[in-house]
Amino acid sequence: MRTAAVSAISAKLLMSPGAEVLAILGTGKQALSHYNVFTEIFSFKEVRVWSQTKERVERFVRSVEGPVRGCSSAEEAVRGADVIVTVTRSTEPVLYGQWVKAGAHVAAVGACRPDWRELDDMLMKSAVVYADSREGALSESGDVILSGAEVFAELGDVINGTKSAQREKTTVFKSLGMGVEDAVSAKLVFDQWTAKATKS
Ligand SMILES: NC(=O)C1=CN([C@@H]2O[C@H](COP(=O)(O)OP(=O)(O)OC[C@H]3O[C@@H](n4cnc5c(N)ncnc54)[C@H](OP(=O)(O)O)[C@@H]3O)[C@@H](O)[C@H]2O)C=CC1
Ligand SMILES: O=C([O-])C1=[NH+]CCC1
Repeated sequence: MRTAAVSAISAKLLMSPGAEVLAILGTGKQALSHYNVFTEIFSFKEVRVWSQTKERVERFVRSVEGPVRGCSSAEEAVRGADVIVTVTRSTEPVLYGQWVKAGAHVAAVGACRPDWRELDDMLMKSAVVYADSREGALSESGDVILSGAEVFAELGDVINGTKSAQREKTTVFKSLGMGVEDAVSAKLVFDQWTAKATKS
């Protein structure tokens, strides 16, 4: 859930204000938590889901509620989408720049190793790239390292107001996960539990 929550913050800061269509590539655990968080926080008119296994796409669509549609290709899912979440275990690109609408926001969650990819060079080089940790991205993200793309800012820079949120451009948020996210999530759970326990 904390990974999806961070992706939602990236979308809140970087997606275009009138975003209507969300595409999710992948149908595993992260896909489900991203679906739940994104449909809770935002009001997409349509959510498209694709994965490499047709049966898993069908199972995912049956398991959730809302305006969701299974797609038979990644291209079909992402063409025209305003926000794209990549949550696969792929080691090769599954998302290509030529399919991505200008001004779309991509939350790139998989490919957390230096030799793994989810996004192609064209997308990485044409987008404004944000990361949770610049240091992490430059040592762990194959999409950043192998494409040679520049990391424009950390998400924290945007939250602090020291770097701009370039919503009008195509943006990529490269998520790798940080210990502080676990610590904050644990504190939120603990505080809620304490508040409940002291009430009863
Ligand atoms: N950035 C972060 O903070 C975090 C990142 N992650 C990363 O997110 C990714 C997804 O994790 P999770 O949801 O737990 O994994 P799951 O194993 O639950 O799901 C993986 C998904 O990837 C798909 N997939 C696997 N191989 C390929 C491929 N070659 N091409 C296209 N799709 C593929 C699977 O499709 P199918 O089932 O059809 O085979 C499935 O939909 C992983 O890379 C994980 O390391 C996870 C946690 C935190
Ligand atoms: O932060 C995390 O838990 C992970 N990041 C990459 C894989 C798992």
